[in-house]
Amino acid sequence: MANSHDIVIIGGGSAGYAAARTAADRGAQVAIVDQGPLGGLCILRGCMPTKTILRTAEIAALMRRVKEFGLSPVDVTAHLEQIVDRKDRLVREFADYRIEQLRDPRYKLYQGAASFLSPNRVRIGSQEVEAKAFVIATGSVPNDISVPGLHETGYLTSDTLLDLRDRPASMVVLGGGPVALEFGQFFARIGTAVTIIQRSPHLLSHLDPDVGSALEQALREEGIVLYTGTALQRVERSGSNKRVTFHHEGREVHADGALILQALGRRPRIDGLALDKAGVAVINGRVAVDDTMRTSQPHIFAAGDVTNLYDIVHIAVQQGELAGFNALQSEGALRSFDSRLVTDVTFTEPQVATVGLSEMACRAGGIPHLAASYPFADHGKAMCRGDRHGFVKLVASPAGGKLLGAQIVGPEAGELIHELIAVMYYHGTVADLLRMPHYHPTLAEIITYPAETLAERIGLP
Ligand SMILES: Cc1cc2nc3c(=O)[nH]c(=O)nc-3n(C[C@H](O)[C@H](O)[C@H](O)COP(=O)(O)OP(=O)(O)OC[C@H]3O[C@@H](n4cnc5c(N)ncnc54)[C@H](O)[C@@H]3O)c2cc1C
Ligand SMILES: NC(=O)c1ccc[n+]([C@@H]2O[C@H](COP(=O)([O-])OP(=O)(O)OC[C@H]3O[C@@H](n4cnc5c(N)ncnc54)[C@H](O)[C@@H]3O)[C@@H](O)[C@H]2O)c1
Repeated sequence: MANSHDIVIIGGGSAGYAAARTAADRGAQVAIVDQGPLGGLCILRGCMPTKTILRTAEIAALMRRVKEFGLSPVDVTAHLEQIVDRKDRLVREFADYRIEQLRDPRYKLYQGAASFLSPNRVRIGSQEVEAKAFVIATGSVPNDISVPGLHETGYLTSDTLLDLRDRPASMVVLGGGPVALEFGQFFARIGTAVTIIQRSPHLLSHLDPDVGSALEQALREEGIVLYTGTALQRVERSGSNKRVTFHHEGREVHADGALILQALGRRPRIDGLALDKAGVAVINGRVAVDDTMRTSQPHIFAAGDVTNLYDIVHIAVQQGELAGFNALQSEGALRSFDSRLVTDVTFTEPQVATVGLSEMACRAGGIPHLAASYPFADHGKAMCRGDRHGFVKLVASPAGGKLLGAQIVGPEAGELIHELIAVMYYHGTVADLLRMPHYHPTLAEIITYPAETLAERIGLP
C-alpha cells in the first residue's frame, strides 16, 4: 500500500522548502522527502558558512591596513580551528531552525532518498508514496571535471574544504567563479599562499570583462597569484605538494600547493532519481523546465540548482514558490519566472554585484543600450574609507533612459545593488536615480554620477 499526498516535494533545501510552504498555504496535503543531512546547501555548505568565514578574512585584511589609518600595526594570526568552530555554531543554529520548519505538522516528512517508480509514484527506502503532483528540488553537487591526474592526486571541493581545521601553507585553486574567488581570498587573507588558475581571459567570465579586470587587480595587489587564459594539462604529486601544470601565454607553467581546491562549477543532483521512469526529460544533465518551472511531464515541476539555470539561493526560493503554486493549478493561468531582475553577488573584497543586463548581454541580444561607469577611486566617501577598487556601471536604454542593468565592483556592492534592483523593479530610469535624494557622503551617492552622464547623453531633463 502506498501513502498518498496531493503533492510530493523531493528535496527540502531552499527551493524545496519554498515549494512546500507555498503548496501548504494553498491547502494541499504536502509531503517532503529529503535524504539528509537536513538543512540544504545554502545553510550547510553554501551561502551561510562561507559568508561567516569571509567576515573573519575581512577583519584580518583591515587589521593589516591599520597603519594607513594612523593606528599602530598589530600582528594578525588566524586560528582556522576557531574560525571553523564559529562557523559550525552558526550553521547549527540556522540548520536547527530549518529542520524545525521541515518537521512542522503541516508537512509529512520522509527521510530517505526518493527514486521514481512511475510518473505518479516514488520509492523511499522500503516505502512507496504516490501523488498527483511532484516538485523536484534535489540541488547540485560539485562538477566532476576530468583533468589528467586530478583524481589520483586528490583535491578538495567547497563541500569538503569547509571542514579543514589546519591552515594549509599553500593552495592551488582551479576555476575563477564565485567558489574559487571567495575561498581563494579567504585562505590568502588567513595566511595561505594562494594561486588561482582560470581558463577564461577574465575572472567571473559570465560578466563584462571590466568587472573581472577590476577584481583581478585587487586580488593581485593582495598577493594572490592569478593566472587567466589558461588550459589545464595535468595534476601530479611533487614531493609533499601537489602540482598543477597548465598552458599560459604559449608556455607550460607549474603551480604547487599543499592542497588543491577544485572549484570548476556544480552540476544538478539527479543520480538515483530514475527520472526516465517519471518521463521527465533531462537535457545536458539538468532537469529541463519552461518558465513556469514545469518539466516535460505536465504534473512534475522542478526548482533550484537541479534546473541548473542560476544556482543562486533567492532564485531557488522564487522558483520553488512558482513550482509549488503551479503544480496545484489545475485550472487558471500558471505563473512565470521573470528573469529581468536576476541578481548575482560574489562576496569577495571588493564585492561584485550585478542586476539585469550587462553590456555583453545587450550586445549578444542586439539590445540598444548605453553604458556609463564611475570609479570608486574618485568617489569622496570611498576615499574616506580607503576603498580604491572598482566602479559602478549603469546600462540604460537610449530611448527614454530606462535602467536595463547595473554592475558594481566595490565596497558593499552587495548592499548597494539593491537600490538599482528597486529602481528596475518599478521600471525606473536614470533620471529617476537623479531625482531620488542621496545622502552625502555615502557610498550610494556614487550611483548618481553614471546616471548623470547617461541622462545628459540621452537628453533627459
Ligand atoms: C560554496 C557555496 C557558496 C554559495 N554562496 C551563495 C551565496 O552567497 N548566495 C547565493 O545566492 N547562493 C550561494 N550559493 C548557491 C546556493 O547555495 C544554492 O543555489 C542553493 O542553496 C540551492 O538550493 P536548492 O534548494 O536548489 O538545493 P539544496 O539546498 O542542495 O537542496 C537539495 C536537497 O535535496 C535533497 N536531496 C537530493 N537528492 C535527493 C533524493 N534523491 N531524495 C531525497 N532528497 C534528496 C538534499 O539532501 C538537499 O537537502 C553557494 C553555493 C556554494 C556551493
Ligand atoms: N556568492 C554567491 O552567490 C555564490 C558563491 C559561491 C557559489 N555560488 C554558486 O555556486 C555555483 C558553483 O560555483 P563555482 O564558482 O564552482 O562555479 P562557476 O560555474 O561559477 O565557475 C566555474 C569555473 O570553472 C571554470 N571551468 C569549468 N569547467 C572547466 C574546465 N573543464 N577546465 C577549466 N576550467 C573550467 C569556469 O571557467 C569557471 O571559472 C555557481 O553557479 C554559483 O552561482 C554562488
